[in-house]
Amino acid sequence: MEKTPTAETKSDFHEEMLHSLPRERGWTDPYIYLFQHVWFRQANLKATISFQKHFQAKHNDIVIASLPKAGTTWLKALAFATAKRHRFIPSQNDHPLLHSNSHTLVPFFELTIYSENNPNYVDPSTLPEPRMFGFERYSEGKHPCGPFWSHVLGYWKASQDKPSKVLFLKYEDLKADTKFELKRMAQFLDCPFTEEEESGGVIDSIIELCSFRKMKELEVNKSGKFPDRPIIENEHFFRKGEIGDWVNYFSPEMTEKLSKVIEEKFGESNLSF
Ligand SMILES: Nc1ncnc2c1ncn2[C@@H]1O[C@H](COP(=O)(O)OS(=O)(=O)O)[C@@H](OP(=O)(O)O)[C@H]1O
Repeated sequence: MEKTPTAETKSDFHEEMLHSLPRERGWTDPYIYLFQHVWFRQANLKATISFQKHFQAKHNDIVIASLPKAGTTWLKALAFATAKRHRFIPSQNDHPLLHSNSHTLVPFFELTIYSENNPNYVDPSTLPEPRMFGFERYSEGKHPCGPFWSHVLGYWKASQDKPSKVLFLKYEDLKADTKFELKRMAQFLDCPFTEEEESGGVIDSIIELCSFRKMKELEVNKSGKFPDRPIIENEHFFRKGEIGDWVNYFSPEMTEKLSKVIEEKFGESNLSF
């Protein structure tokens, strides 16, 4: 008898596929899976397979590809404010970024949520000590979207091979000279700032609108949650917003271990950070 197709069988992803993939214990998820040399949470894997199969890029599509916790929230805000500045004046009192988190305006294509209603839920208290477990996994490259060196070096190389298609930005550079990097971004997005805009304070308005200080204090980011994913609180996207705070969390052993990994993986590239 023919099986009635369910949402699962109709989708591009099949549960059985998971069994054929190498897997590792996750930190917030029971497992992460290795697919095409990248570690995925299950939900991200589904979205990626669908994206690979169906996404047709249009000439003016912008894809923001960043590792988690690398400054995505800020980058989305800057990109949105810059690309849409003729529709939404950056200095206007009702600019969308004043009422909506940038992840709402520029959505993730998928996020993995773990909750007690999820059949894959694992009680976090049964997992190894999060900080060390997370660090160990991270330094081995076994983390969602990892290994981080493949992600970074892949885009770094692509940005050198195809500079008109891939713009490589570092959080540290954006912090150090936001105006310079924003102008570079606008140029890349094919909407460079004019001299009149620059002298008229448009760039400064965008920088101010998207600043950590301003965004963190907005009501939507103090008490707001994702519209359809209330488990995610917007305040968690804003912690300190400073370069180098990791030194306050790493033991000397952790620093030594990660430095070795970085030297080994990035040593031959001319990428420094
Ligand atoms: N507007 C603005 N300006 C500067 N820095 C900012 C801004 N918004 C968020 N942040 C800092 O970015 C870090 C979070 O990274 P992500 O946004 O990639 O996190 S997430 O993956 O989307 O959850 C996290 O860095 P840390 O403070 O070092 O943890 C945030 O504080």
